[in-house]
Amino acid sequence: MQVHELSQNNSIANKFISQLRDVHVQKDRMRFRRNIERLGEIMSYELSQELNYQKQAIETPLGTSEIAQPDNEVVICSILRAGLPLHQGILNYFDDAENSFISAYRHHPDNDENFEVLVEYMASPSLEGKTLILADPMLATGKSFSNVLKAIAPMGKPAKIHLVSVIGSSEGIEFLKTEFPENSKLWIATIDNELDKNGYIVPGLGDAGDLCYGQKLQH
Ligand SMILES: O=P(O)(O)OC[C@H]1O[C@H](OP(=O)(O)OP(=O)(O)O)[C@H](O)[C@@H]1O
Ligand SMILES: O=c1cc[nH]c(=O)[nH]1
Ligand SMILES: [Mg+2]
Repeated sequence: MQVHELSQNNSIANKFISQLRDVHVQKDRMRFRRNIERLGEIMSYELSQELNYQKQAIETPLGTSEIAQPDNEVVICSILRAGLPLHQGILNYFDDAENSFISAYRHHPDNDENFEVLVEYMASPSLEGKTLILADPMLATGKSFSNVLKAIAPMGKPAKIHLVSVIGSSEGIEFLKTEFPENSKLWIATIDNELDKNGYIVPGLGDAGDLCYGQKLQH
């Protein structure tokens, strides 16, 4: 799995990332969701450069223009809940893509820091031979992406998987390199080095799902 980290280069994306992290700004839920969506748009532009292109003749009122256009069959699959605004950002650019939704949540069986990631809901078209964009803004331990990969296996084998995320931990990314096919590519806004004992990214941004949609009860 190749990794493309957006923050390696200076761009306006850094402003959106810092607003997501900033404890004084991130409480504005609408801005928080929109910043994730904006990063989904930027990463869609970046990854679009790696799609397959075919020249098409486009008729204008005054003549004909030849322009290369992507011809991949794209499926965007997002991981609920926090994947939703990222999904919308990607769909803003790949506006005719098919869509999958899948749930993954942390279950704490003993009410302590130990958890397993459970996948319980999935709605998906066939993925056979298609370009799959798998979206989740947080990549902490990597268990959510990894369990989702297992859960979607009956939907068919994608030709290529692009993972899109906002903040990842180095540990989680190393784990996913062992789980995903070699030709997969991770597009991520920025990478942090630490995970705390609860599996939260440090400095990270906190709980992305809660910041988007409000607190949920742990179960
Ligand atoms: O890499 P991991 O260790 O699996 O952690 C990342 C996952 O944690 C968050 O979801 P969460 O379980 O909090 O659900 P939510 O989106 O409903 O808040 C996030 O959206 C990822 O799905
Ligand atoms: O840091 C983290 C880890 C998992 N989920 C989040 O929302 N944040
Ligand atoms: Mg959460």
